[in-house]
Amino acid sequence: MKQKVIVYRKVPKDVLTLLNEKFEVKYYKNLETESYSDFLQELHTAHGLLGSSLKISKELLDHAPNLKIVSNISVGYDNFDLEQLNSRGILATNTPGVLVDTTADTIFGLLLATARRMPELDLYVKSGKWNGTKDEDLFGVDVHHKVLGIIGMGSIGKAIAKRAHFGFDMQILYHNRSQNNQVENEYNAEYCELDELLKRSDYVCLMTPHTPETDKLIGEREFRLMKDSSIFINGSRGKNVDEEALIKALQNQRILAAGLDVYETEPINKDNPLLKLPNVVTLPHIGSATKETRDKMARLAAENLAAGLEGKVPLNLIK
Ligand SMILES: NC(=O)C1=CN([C@@H]2O[C@H](COP(=O)(O)OP(=O)(O)OC[C@H]3O[C@@H](n4cnc5c(N)ncnc54)[C@H](OP(=O)(O)O)[C@@H]3O)[C@@H](O)[C@H]2O)C=CC1
Ligand SMILES: O=CC(=O)O
Repeated sequence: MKQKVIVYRKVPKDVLTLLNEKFEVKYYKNLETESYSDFLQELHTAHGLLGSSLKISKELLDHAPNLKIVSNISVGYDNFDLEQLNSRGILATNTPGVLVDTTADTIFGLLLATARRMPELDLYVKSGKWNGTKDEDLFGVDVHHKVLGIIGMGSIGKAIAKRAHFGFDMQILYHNRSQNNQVENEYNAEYCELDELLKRSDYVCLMTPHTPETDKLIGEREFRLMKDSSIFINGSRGKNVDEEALIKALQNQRILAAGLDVYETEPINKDNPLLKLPNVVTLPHIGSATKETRDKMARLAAENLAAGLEGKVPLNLIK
């Protein structure tokens, strides 16, 4: 008998075909709009789970006594309760690598858009306010030759550093728990303790995973250390930042502006003050979202899942 797999996010047709050849597949294109109780019912007999964002908690796993593998279509896996998965012998996988350049493009684009106030200017033109005079109130700040501090110089951090160093002649500072000789040699990056990075950077870009250690890593104290001319970019996870402190720092001009792809709560609440601030550029957690990259991620996630169910070691097993 075929093993049963639940796919709870929309995936390309060829990925579904691949899975259908090997497994019995229950497909929910969008769990948010479909029956969650039906999903929980199906979970009882499922061996594999493929999707993204869903919180894989103790409560959910209690509905899944036969589960062998959970395959995330994302690199971040802060939605997994790893302790619970480990204690039940359930494998967990993610999709690193294939999304690096696309995400770096988005985050560097967000940095440029924030520095040069592009969404605001787009609205200015489209709303007919452009009357031919050059208005100093619309000036942005330079990106080239400035100091970029990257917190979390991993795969995506490095790809951002590459763009900044070769494309924009930026000086790169970085902070990790460990030093990285490759970025120091290739992009002339300088390792800094967090506080020093915050004090010296014109742009602070956060790219760490969300873990107990990075929870609210950037809060009131950290915003106080930053220059009042600095721009804060968060492409990682909203929970890595104390959002109340960020709002205050922006409202009080403690920092100049922020570009955000991620938020404490997603989707962001409609009355979140961040949405009212002119010095904030927002994106809807869209870092890896091009058709090409999302297809690659879904394919890789399906391959990880298939490997796990066929008794092989998945390429992207989370240890
Ligand atoms: N906005 C979006 O759409 C996307 C967001 N992401 C987010 O970006 C994150 C990073 O992805 P990726 O670059 O592939 O991951 P990597 O694992 O390659 O890099 C993470 C980096 O963070 C550093 N890090 C981890 N913990 C800490 C800490 N406590 N303090 C300082 N640095 C730390 C690590 O270095 P060290 O171990 O030396 O500390 C490492 O260099 C993902 O986990 C995800 O949350 C990813 C893809 C898309
Ligand atoms: O946020 C996206 C991811 O892949 O992680």
